[in-house]
Amino acid sequence: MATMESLIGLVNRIQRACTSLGDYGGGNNALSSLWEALPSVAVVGGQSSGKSSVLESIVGRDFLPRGSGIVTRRPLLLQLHKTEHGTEEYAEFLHLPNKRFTNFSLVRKEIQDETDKMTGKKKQISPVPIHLSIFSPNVVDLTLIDLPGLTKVAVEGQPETIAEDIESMVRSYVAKPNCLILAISPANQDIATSDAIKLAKEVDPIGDRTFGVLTKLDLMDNGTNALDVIEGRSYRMQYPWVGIVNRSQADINKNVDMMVARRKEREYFETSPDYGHLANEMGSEYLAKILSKLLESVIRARIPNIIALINRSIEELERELDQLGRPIAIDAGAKLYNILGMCRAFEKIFKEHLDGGRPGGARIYGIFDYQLPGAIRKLPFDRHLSLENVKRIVSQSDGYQPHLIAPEMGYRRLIEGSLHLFKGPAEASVNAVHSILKELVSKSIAETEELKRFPSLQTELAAAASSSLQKFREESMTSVLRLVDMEASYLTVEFFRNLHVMETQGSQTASLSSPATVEQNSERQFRKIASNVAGYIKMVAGTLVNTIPKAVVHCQVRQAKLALLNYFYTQISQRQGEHLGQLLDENPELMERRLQCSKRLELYKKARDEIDAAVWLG
Ligand SMILES: Nc1nc2c(ncn2[C@@H]2O[C@H](COP(=O)(O)OP(=O)(O)OP(=O)(O)O)[C@@H](O)[C@H]2O)c(=O)[nH]1
Repeated sequence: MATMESLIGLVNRIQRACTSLGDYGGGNNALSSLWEALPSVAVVGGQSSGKSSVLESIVGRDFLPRGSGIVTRRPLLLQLHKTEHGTEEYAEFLHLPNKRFTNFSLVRKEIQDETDKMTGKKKQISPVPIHLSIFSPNVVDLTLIDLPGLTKVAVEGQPETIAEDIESMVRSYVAKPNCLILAISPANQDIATSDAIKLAKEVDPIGDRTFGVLTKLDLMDNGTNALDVIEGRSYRMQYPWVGIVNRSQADINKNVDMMVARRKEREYFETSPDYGHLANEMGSEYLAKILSKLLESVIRARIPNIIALINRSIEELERELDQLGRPIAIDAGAKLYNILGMCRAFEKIFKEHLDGGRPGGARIYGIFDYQLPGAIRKLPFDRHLSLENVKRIVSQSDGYQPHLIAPEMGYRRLIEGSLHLFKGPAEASVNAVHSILKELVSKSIAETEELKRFPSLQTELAAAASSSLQKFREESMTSVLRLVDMEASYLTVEFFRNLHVMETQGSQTASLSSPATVEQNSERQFRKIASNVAGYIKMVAGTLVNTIPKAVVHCQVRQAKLALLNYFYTQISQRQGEHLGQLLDENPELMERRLQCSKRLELYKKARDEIDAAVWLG
């Protein structure tokens, strides 16, 4: 397994990757958080408890902002890297890659500026951490998270809720089981009032990840000391307490060098009548070493869980990305290719409906097998060919007494009037097929998986198909009405020839009859006309019940299969990149989700590679 440096260094690298890819814990977008699985040390303390001083003592450098009210307003993720003795110390920020800071007062200023950038000058707080790496021969490999001091009172410009806001941010860090709590309490205040210990007791009641630090031992009242706590007689925790003596405000004002301050601290404990016997287990250097060892053992213990989480998350994210679909290519050609591919997928499904592969097309043939013949059967030919109607029309057309030969005009008008009735069922068939085709278009769009991500393309596709169907319907309507008109415009010669023969025979017998029968004859004549017309109409009905479906299938169904999107294809092939892009604009939440998943997947894969490399090096 990897050595201590590479393990803590490994976690440092993964933490940097997490923050740069938007994962700093909290799981705000319901994506699993790798950050939360990484062991870290959170520095917690009340205002002016000495947090910043402890950190600067551990680093051995003056680099943290100071001031009144709340100074730390964003978590500072401090990654310490031990370098070779004699090498120059420098610092780097994650948000300023490749920029090395050797002047640590500029580090302090960058922390202030970067804090203000995210929180605004109004002393707000932000959960987004600042990543600061310090490379120095005077540090141990260790990662600490400096959090805002647990404050009680909002100062001017801060929201009233600042105390709760800070506590919930601090809690979001220390509540994680992988987080070690460095609880800073000033020895010159009653430890029972320590904000850090109170919070630590809540989130870590058995104290197996809380590390107690007592600052300001030098400020305790004369004659008192903190041995009860430090020697574990009160507030006992799994790890021994460590006493610290940082620079006083006067030292800070005099810019006492940190190395000098460390030496003074060592001398304080070595010469202290109270703490002399504990001198080797006191002070900021000892604290840094023991924290590093502790962090390394926690990381070592957690590596298997981290690897399991990473592998599980990679599988989940890849599965989700497959469902979300991969991002569409950038250039216009690729966009057009994708659009055409999705249109073809839609057309395939639509044709399957029409050809019987999917339910839907059969309903069209149901119109021809039942609706059309049924409608024709119901047409009111009897009323149209009633005796008085025939008499009226024939008399109007050919005078009262029907000629010896067929009253041709009368026949024409009776037939035309009957044929006109066919237009209703013909139009109804066209409209019924049209609405089924429209329904099948919407159904097919909904069934085309690839289209689900692109609402705009769905809308344009539906509109294009609908206007094509409308055009086909108009052509079909014209055709079927022409079929009906054709039956009127050229009454079959054969019909009239047969009619003439029948009429002639009929008139010979009629001329021999008596005047009394003339009346009957004409009545019989009219009935005969009605039945001849009815016979013709029946013949026409038998024709139309077959030719109307042919026209409808040819103009509407066949066209829908062959040319539904032709116009649409012509249109989009002339569109430019950004116009095509509009067709591919996905709903924003889905795009954002895919982006988040992709970034998180990149993070986990990077972490997996880092761990593989570290284990291999180890
Ligand atoms: N004498 C003495 N003074 C200390 C010690 N630790 C901190 N101080 C002083 O206490 C004051 C607060 O110290 P900081 O390190 O700023 O405390 P903090 O918790 O970081 O404060 P905020 O983050 O601003 O809330 C400063 O004036 C320090 O000089 C110590 O061990 N001994």
